[in-house]
Amino acid sequence: MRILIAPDKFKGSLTAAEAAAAIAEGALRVYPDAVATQFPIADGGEGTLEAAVSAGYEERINAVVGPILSPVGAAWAILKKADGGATAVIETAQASGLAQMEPTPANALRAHSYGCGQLIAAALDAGATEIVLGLGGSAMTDGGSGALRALGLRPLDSAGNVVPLGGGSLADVVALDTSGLDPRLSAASFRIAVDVRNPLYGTNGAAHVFGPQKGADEAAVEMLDAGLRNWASLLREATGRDVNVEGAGAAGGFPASFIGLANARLEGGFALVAGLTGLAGQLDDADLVITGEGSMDSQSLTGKAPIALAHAARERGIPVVVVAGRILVTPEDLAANGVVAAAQLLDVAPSLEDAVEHAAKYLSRATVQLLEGA
Ligand SMILES: Nc1ncnc2c1ncn2[C@@H]1O[C@H](COP(=O)(O)OP(=O)(O)OP(=O)(O)O)[C@@H](O)[C@H]1O
Ligand SMILES: O=C(O)[C@H](O)CO
Repeated sequence: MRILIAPDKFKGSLTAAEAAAAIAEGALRVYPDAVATQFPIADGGEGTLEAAVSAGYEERINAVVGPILSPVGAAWAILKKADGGATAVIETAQASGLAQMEPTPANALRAHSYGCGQLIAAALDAGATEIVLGLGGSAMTDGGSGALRALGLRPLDSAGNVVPLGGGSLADVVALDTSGLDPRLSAASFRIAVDVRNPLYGTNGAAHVFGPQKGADEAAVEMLDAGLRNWASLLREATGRDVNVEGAGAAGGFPASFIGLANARLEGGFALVAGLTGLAGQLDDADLVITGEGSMDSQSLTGKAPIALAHAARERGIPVVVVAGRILVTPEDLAANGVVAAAQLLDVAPSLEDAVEHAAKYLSRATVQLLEGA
C-alpha cells in the first residue's frame, strides 16, 4: 500500500514537514509494510517556501532590509529547470514579515516591501526566469511599491522628490519614474500565490481588512487605503492595467505593482504549489491520502490546501482521511468534500495546552486511532 501523507502546517505547534513526519510514524505503526511518502503542503501563502524546499528546491538566505529598515535574514529558494532557466520561490513573510515588526500605527504607515524586491533582484541575479511569490503574513500596506523601488522604480511627489518608503507616503505620489526599472522584470514571469481574495482597496481591501493586525488605527487605515487607491490610479495611467482585482489585497496590496509593471499573474495557491512540488504525480501513485492542519474549520472548506487536496484525490478515486488539531466542521461537511474519516488531537490529548506542547506525539497517536478505526 502506498500512503501519501500531505498535511498543511499546524499553526502554533508544528510545521507541515513536522506534521508529516508525526503522521508517518503513526501510519507505519498500523501499516508497517506500507510505503509512506511525506509531502508537506501549503496554500500558497506562508508555507510555499517550505513546501518547495521539501520538494528539492535549493534554499538560500540573503540579508535584506526588513519591513522597518533593520536588516533581516530572509530565506528563499531556487531550482534550475531543464530548459536552462530557473524557478525561484519568495515569500513576503520572510523579508517583510509581520513577525519582524511591532504593530503600531506609526509602523503600519512606515512598513514596506523593499526587502522582497531585494530578494527578487537576488533571484534574477541567480538566473531565475520564473518567480513564484507566496504572499501573506506581511507587515506592510504599500501596494508592493517598496519591492519595485528595490528594482529601480522612483515614485515622485509634487516637488519631484522620491517619497519615503511605506504605505503612508503613497497618497503623496503624483508620478512614476520607470526609466530606471530593472529590464529583467519584464523578461521574467511572476506567478503570485495569494492567501486571501480581497481587492486592493475599499472597505474589503488590504488596508481596512489587514491594516489593523499590522498596527493601523482608524486614521492610519484611511491613509493607507487612500494611498492604495492613488497607487492603483497611477499604475492605471502608466500601463492601462486595472490592478484592483480579486486577490490584489494580499500582503498589503503587493500584487498591484507586479500586475501593473511586470509580467505577473495571480494563481490559486494550492494548485500552484501542487504543480511546483510535483504533488499531482505523487497523488497518481497513492492508495490512501492522509492530510490535516491545525484547525479544520469553515475557512478550510472554502478550498484551503487540505480540502483542495481532498478534492484532487476524490477525482482520482483515492480515499482521504484527515487528522487535525481541532475539527470544527461536521462529518457530513467532510464527507461532502471527499474525506472518509477524521480525528482531532483534542480527543487524544488531556488538554489543548498539552495537545499543542506535545503535538507530534498526539498526532502520531491520533493517526493510529484513526487508521485502526477506519
Ligand atoms: N497541536 C494542536 N492541537 C490542537 N489544536 C491545534 C494544534 N495546533 C494548532 N491548533 C489549532 O489550530 C489553529 C491554527 O490553525 P491552522 O494551523 O489551520 O492555521 P490557520 O490559522 O487556519 O491559518 P491558515 O489559514 O494559514 O491555514 C490554532 O489556533 C489552534 O487552535
Ligand atoms: O499579509 C497580509 O496582509 C495578510 O496575510 C493577507 O494577505
